[in-house]
Amino acid sequence: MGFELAESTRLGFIGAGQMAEAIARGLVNKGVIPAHRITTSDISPSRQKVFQGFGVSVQPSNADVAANSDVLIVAVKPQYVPVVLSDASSQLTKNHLVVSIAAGVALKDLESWAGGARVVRVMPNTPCLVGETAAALSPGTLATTEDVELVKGLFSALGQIHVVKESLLNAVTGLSGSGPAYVFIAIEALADGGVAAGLPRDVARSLAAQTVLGAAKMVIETGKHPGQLKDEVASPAGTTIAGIHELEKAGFRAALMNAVIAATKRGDEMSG
Ligand SMILES: NC(=O)C1=CN([C@@H]2O[C@H](COP(=O)(O)OP(=O)(O)OC[C@H]3O[C@@H](n4cnc5c(N)ncnc54)[C@H](O)[C@@H]3O)[C@@H](O)[C@H]2O)C=CC1
Ligand SMILES: O=C(O)[C@@H]1CCC=N1
Repeated sequence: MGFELAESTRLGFIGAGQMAEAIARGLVNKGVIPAHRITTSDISPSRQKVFQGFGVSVQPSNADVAANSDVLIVAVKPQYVPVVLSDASSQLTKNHLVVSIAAGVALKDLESWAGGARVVRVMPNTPCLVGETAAALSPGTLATTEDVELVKGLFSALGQIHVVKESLLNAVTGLSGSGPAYVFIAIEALADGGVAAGLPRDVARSLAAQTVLGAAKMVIETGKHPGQLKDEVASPAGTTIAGIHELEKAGFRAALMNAVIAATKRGDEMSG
């Protein structure tokens, strides 16, 4: 049995969007918490229905979610964080742990809006849904060691989590927070290449996705440098080096580095 929240701990989500769903469904699927101990609020009726559909109770307001939770995950778009915390503030106490997943929203601001609650900032990614997140957290000034352990427990059940200085969280956002989108594009493009070379679409997509999964597992499980693993695929005068040559001509490495740097910079701008 993996990490389980104490039976008395109630989990709330303000905002029932894509990321809240990935986390909530992931935690329920992993047996960390039953759906009936989770509550949420969302202004969108269609999102309310999605959460009701897997047994989560929808509250009439953000304040009600705060009143009915001990750990409150703030999962709205960054610009709405001050508004929803202001809605919830009448119910927030020092007994609450507020976990913000909003990109670029600083701990000092979160603490000033959170009515004395302890705060932890987390940057997860959508693979929470399938138990393969790559996440990082930074604790606020009031957060305790137990709070950090609890948040680590929650996200370790959904993949991996690192503890980093807050000044590095936007870099985490640029790499692993946004990263699934870069990889989805890569999978789509690899599949397009397969189709261009004559493969049926479904076979091409499956080969592309499994290739990315297999390569990632090789890096993690062998501990070898990715450059060495690349060299082991590329035979002299073979097919791979011909493909790699095209990637290098197109600036593939620089494009990926620039994507991470641009997304990090955007996070810095959002943090003000
Ligand atoms: N999508 C991703 O891959 C990741 C997103 N994040 C962060 O997670 C947060 C949520 O992002 P997504 O789930 O992608 O967005 P989303 O748009 O899918 O979800 C946000 C939800 O908040 C609801 N909402 C808006 N105003 C509200 C209010 N006043 N009260 C209650 N609910 C309200 C919306 O109806 C929506 O369902 C963002 O701050 C983002 O920076 C972090 C890591 C990865
Ligand atoms: O695009 C965004 O701003 C959010 C943060 C990380 C992933 N999605």
